[in-house]
Amino acid sequence: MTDISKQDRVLIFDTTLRDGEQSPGATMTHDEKIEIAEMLDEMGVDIIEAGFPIASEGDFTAVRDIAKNSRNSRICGLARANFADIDRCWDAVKHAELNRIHTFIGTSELHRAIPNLTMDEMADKIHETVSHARNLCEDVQWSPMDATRTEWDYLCRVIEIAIKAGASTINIPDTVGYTAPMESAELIKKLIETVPGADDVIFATHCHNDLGMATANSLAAVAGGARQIECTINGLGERAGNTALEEVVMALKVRNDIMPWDTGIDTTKLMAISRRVATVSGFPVQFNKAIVGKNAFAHESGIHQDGMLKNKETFEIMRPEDVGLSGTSLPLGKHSGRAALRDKLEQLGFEVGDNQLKDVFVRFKDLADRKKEVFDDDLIALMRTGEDAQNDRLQLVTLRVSCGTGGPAEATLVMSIDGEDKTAICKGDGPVDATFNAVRQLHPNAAHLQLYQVHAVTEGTDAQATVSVRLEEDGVIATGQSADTDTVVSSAKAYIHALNRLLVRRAKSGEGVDTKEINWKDVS
Ligand SMILES: CC(=O)SCCNC(=O)CCNC(=O)[C@H](O)C(C)(C)COP(=O)(O)OP(=O)(O)OC[C@H]1O[C@@H](n2cnc3c(N)ncnc32)[C@H](O)[C@@H]1OP(=O)(O)O
Ligand SMILES: CC(C)C(=O)C(=O)O
Ligand SMILES: [Mg+2]
Repeated sequence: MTDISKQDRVLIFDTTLRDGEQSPGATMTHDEKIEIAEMLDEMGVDIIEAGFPIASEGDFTAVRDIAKNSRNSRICGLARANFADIDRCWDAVKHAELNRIHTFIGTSELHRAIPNLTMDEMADKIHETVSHARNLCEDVQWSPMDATRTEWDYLCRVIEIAIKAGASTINIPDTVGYTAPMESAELIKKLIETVPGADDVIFATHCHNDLGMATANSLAAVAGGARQIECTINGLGERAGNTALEEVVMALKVRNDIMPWDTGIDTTKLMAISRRVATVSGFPVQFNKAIVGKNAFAHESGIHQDGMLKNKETFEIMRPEDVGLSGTSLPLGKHSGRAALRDKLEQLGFEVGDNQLKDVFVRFKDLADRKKEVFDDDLIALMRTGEDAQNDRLQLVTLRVSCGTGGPAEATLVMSIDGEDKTAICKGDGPVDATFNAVRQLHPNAAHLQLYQVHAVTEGTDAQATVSVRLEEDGVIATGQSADTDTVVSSAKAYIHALNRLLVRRAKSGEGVDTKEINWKDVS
């Protein structure tokens, strides 16, 4: 006899469409299920548990259509331990070239009490239902639900009965996520050693994540001799979910040195299917989720970014390309350093020398302190607005604005004019109007405002607002731009920027207005 537990291939049994869909609120439509099944098939999943055909007409139709549509994967349906469920399941899965009936019953004392069956009565039921399934389908999987809380002797007894009745896969569910890795490995190992006929069947592991140990328990079960892992995309499933497919598959790939078992999964498809399942189920993936989380291959802190730029292996144990990402991401934020900032600026086409980098870095940190993440567009705006600000004659020093209901807006502006700080307090019709009035009071001018435009550079309420201001004075036109998380500050800077440009242009044409000539006594 071949001892299957000695083989190095582990079958991947995906139950996203059955156990995954049992998550409250995760219901998927017929077409979505067909699409996910196609993706699972293409990715190399060995067995797809497509649904529970007796559950509803919709479930039946979905399993049947997935079976009709299947190419490489075996299509399986779930059935309780009764003929009606098994017949209905067969009617759905029989359309697939490779099919399977998965029938189960709760064998622990707690679960035996539900249908009120004695141990002997349940044993008889298992024999007759597995035999019935086997008469219909040549591939039958049987599960003693709540196996990890079932008495050892009884568990061995019912497994032997199921094998004798024709089950070729014996699944050991940890239905309530109760086991732990050492116990999980030991349980499978002892079952294979003890149950007559165990060498001829495949033992499967089906773990739930109630204590956060589903992945560890599944891998331990494989070490104990299981050769099928039951899992779901993103770990979707009842309560805290099932074992996450992407986690066990990547763990076996990355640590093949100590877990020398292979799966047939094309791991480069993991990210795409994870995102699709998240969308159709309405269950977003947590940012720090292993393998497929938004941050799984992202490094924000300066020391990590510097390490990654020098050698990717410093902070990554797998290549992002292996899970279907185009590469590592080094998002910029308040924890980032100069190395990553320079790298990003170069990617965006800005060549920065050491001195310029120093200056940009200060402004970048200032922005990062106010914003969760600094995006590419934020940096572009930062570079553009910083281009010649140091040499400007007019510079914003501070601005406070009070606005809202119950009165006109009031701006208190401190502006440096040729190196001297001046203050103005002005009212206006809204915060921007009050601010522009204050600028005009400190720097009287006849420039006509031709354009005032605001748009958000990136998403979110902390997005930078880019403001463009176009001024015209005696036929001379100047445009100013600025970006800031505060729209009014950005508006003030853009206006001042435009005025500086007007000053430069007029000075070049010999008609410069010398701000030093302004009588500051009149200015409050
Ligand atoms: C651990 C798991 O994931 S098990 C799978 C859980 N998934 C689901 O339950 C999703 C689909 N379920 C359903 O749509 C419905 O529960 C149905 C259609 C299957 C059954 O609906 P109903 O007939 O109204 O029964 P209801 O759901 O109220 O109760 C379950 C019945 O199944 C029985 N039952 C539960 N498990 C099994 C089993 N493995 N074998 C035989 N009978 C079982 C219960 O004893 C109960 O029987 P009763 O109605 O005679 O008291
Ligand atoms: C139906 C069985 C296999 C199940 O999902 C469980 O016990 O968790
Ligand atoms: Mg389950």
